[in-house]
Amino acid sequence: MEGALIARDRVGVQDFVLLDSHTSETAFLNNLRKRYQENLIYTYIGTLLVSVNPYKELDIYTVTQMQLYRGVNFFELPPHLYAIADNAYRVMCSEYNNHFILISGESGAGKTEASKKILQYYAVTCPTTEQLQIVRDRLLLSNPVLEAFGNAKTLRNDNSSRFGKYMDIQFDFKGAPVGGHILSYLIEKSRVVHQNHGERNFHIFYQLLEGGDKDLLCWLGLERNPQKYAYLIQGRCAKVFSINDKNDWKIVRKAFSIIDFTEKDIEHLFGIVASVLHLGNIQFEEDSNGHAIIRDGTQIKWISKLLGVHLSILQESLTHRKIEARSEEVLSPLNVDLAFYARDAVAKAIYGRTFTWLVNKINGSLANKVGFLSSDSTRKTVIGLLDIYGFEVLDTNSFEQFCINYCNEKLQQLLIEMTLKAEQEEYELEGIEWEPIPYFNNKIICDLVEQKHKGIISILDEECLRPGEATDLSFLEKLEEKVGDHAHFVTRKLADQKTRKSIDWVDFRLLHYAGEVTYCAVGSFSLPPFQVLCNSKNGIIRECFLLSELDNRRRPETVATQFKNSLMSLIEILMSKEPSYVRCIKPNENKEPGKFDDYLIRHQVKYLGLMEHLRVRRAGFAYRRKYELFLQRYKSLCPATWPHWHGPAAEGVERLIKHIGYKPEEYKLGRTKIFIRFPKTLFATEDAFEFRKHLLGMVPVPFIFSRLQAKYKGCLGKREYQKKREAGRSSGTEDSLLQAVLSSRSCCFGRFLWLASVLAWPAGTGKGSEPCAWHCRAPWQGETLIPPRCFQYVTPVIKYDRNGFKPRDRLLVLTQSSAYVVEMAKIKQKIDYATLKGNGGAGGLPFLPETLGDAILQCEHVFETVTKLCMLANKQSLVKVVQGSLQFRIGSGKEGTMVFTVGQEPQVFKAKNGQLTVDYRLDSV
Ligand SMILES: Nc1ncnc2c1ncn2[C@@H]1O[C@H](COP(=O)(O)OP(=O)(O)OP(=O)(O)O)[C@@H](O)[C@H]1O
Repeated sequence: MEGALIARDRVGVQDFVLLDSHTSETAFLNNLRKRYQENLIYTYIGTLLVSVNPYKELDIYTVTQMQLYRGVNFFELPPHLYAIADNAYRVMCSEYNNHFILISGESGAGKTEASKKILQYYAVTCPTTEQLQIVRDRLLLSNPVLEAFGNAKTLRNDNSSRFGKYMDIQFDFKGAPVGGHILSYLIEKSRVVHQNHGERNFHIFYQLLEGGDKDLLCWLGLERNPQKYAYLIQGRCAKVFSINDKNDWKIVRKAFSIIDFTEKDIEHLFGIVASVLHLGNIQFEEDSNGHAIIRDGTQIKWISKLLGVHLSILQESLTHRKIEARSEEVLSPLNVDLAFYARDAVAKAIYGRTFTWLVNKINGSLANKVGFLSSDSTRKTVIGLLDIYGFEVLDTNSFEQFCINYCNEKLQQLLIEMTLKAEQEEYELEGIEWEPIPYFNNKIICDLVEQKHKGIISILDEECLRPGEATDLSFLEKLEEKVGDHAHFVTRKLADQKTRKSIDWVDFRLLHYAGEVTYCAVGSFSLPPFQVLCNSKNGIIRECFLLSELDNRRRPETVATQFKNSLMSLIEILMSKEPSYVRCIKPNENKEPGKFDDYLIRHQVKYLGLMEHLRVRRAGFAYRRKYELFLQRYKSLCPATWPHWHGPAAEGVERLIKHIGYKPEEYKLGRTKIFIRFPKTLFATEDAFEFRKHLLGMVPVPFIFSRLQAKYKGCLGKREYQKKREAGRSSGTEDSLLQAVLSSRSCCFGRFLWLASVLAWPAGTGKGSEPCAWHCRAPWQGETLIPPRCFQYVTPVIKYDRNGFKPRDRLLVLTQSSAYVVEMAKIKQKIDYATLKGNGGAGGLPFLPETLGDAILQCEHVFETVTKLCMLANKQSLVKVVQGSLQFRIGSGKEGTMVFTVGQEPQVFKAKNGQLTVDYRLDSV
């Protein structure tokens, strides 16, 4: 991570803890925006990853990238999902403990994509055997099935998950994935019967109609045209350009066979899907007594056939309600409105429970069969992926939003508690005094919702289960009576005059940690299950509707309590594991790449609790590193530690920071780590390190160290820094210019120096155009020229593209901000044409005009590239660092000068006097 600090002015900091004003939302947003504009969608807050949906394909999810992150220290590479996934995996393997990765954010923010990418990462990078391939395939293929039944097109997202998902991936002692388990939360059943304009029902309905073969549709009594089904057309967008239902149907069908579904299962499953469509087409009319009767018997016959239930009982249960009178049960006829309500309730119940059945069925197929596959079935660890809906505020917020927001409230509590705990533990472990951190504890809101007897859910339960008719208004009255004086609860009756206007009579408002939300109490009650379904011949329905539920002596659990209990056990599951967090942010409402909507994002930063998390994470120290790592990086800043320090790393670090002048209040030394309190201290150290890299090889060593101390101190004072910049601009002398650039946190200039060094290669007085005085140092490895880890996976490929590249004798290296593939290079015949594969495909390789005669190599990692090229050429001593200008001589013996100047735009050109000039922009560095 430190390696990227030099570019922080342009691309922001990779970790929000390094923001100077860490409590400022504006500074937070600025950093996020800067990075997003550079396609850097990931940023850390400590070990939490913030991800902004790019809404376009980025070249950062290739197998090469996966290999790059595999086994690499968390902070060595730019922030990435793979770093989070790899870190959890490596700690799991070395410490044999369980982990979870919590991915949250609002609809369309990229949660599901993130969890799929993590799953793919494990599928590609974890060890496996032929036998285990099947587990891997099942893990991957469970996704399209769950998405078909649990996802839908909404206004915010064409493939929106309408349920919460927690998936455990189980690993054996060798770190191979051997099984999985899924828990689902709160599928949005209301969508089955109603969709808003521009939205669809669950994908599976459209897939079946579009992709199912003729015989199947005929057997189900369905027509291919979705317009024929009332439940599919309310949103008026049955066909969507971005969704290929036919293709998705094929994937789902194939997935069924891989995840062990029998033909009978599939038959029953689609019998249910079709029944829901038939249910939606049932119409009621009034008989002469004002009671509901079914208008046309066609659909009900299909349902009776497909669900294997008795026709007349089914009819009766849609048009009548059972009432207990004394010890007898009597049937009371429903009016038309209530009959429609009952019809929709059946459709929702059938679909919702079938979804739960589906998840259980998938779990059966993912069940860890490691006993068969491996000799050691005892040691298993898991990584859980939690892809859960973020905080939701809609125009009308119903019971579903209430559950979702309660869930977020709980998870926020967990996040803060676990972060605080982790911080506290680390301080304790390191022997550093703990300083209490003030933060907002949202327990008070969780209690308001979940407390036994006193909380909102208990009150709802009581209302549902008490004798007599419960209504939305009676529920509201009970709430006012029991929690009316709670500071985070308001109704219209309780509100002051100003607030009253914005709350309806059937509403209640909660003041959540993330803001206030008004909920509509209408529809908080659900109907008891239908007896007719308990006797179904359809195996799935029979499993889903148990006769035992009808037992009046048992108090059935309400939906709210079920949700609360499942949430409690989820929290328990999570508490027993090591956490990692991914917070996804949606950058705009239009799914548009590159658009950063400040207002929208500011809201999400708040809802996701990011500022609170940053405050907790930064309250003590902004930065911490193991002594060994810190010393390895910065040892060149102190004569006592450079080039080698032979004592304990902790002592080396102590010498080093004393030498460069850390003040006591800036740091603490723990047992194994150094803790740095302020980002500016780290930045100054990093800048001094940059400076040092360039000075090496051109200034006598004692002089370097005194310059470095000055440099470190200089970087600490912003004024001084400004002064240096100004001095560089006005004086124009090469030396002061160089000073100014180096002091201005230069990244570009550093790269130009390297550029110069490569250019200078053919110059000199040696034989032909052999180099004469080459100094070589790889800054990251002391004096040996070893490529950094990220290059270990780079395989040089001998390749020559005749159309795109002319062989040349010399190579000019230019840089751009984007990560480019390093194209080709021919250096003095020593290297053949080498294609160094970076992280993308070829292309976009601009050339200087022919007259300049140099091929341009564009890449992100200039140092690494040059090093690699030198190694390939077996010329480890090719690198020379020069100041301001350099002389060179080309093959024909012609001499030239190359000059570095400040310009409006970064460019390389031949000046009128024939001099090759490199312009760089001072304010861009
Ligand atoms: N890393 C990414 N790279 C490219 N596109 C992405 C990425 N993440 C998300 N997207 C785009 O954004 C869309 C929405 O993402 P996703 O379905 O993951 O959102 P979500 O947060 O899971 O939403 P919901 O809560 O509605 O399910 C994707 O279909 C994809 O087009």
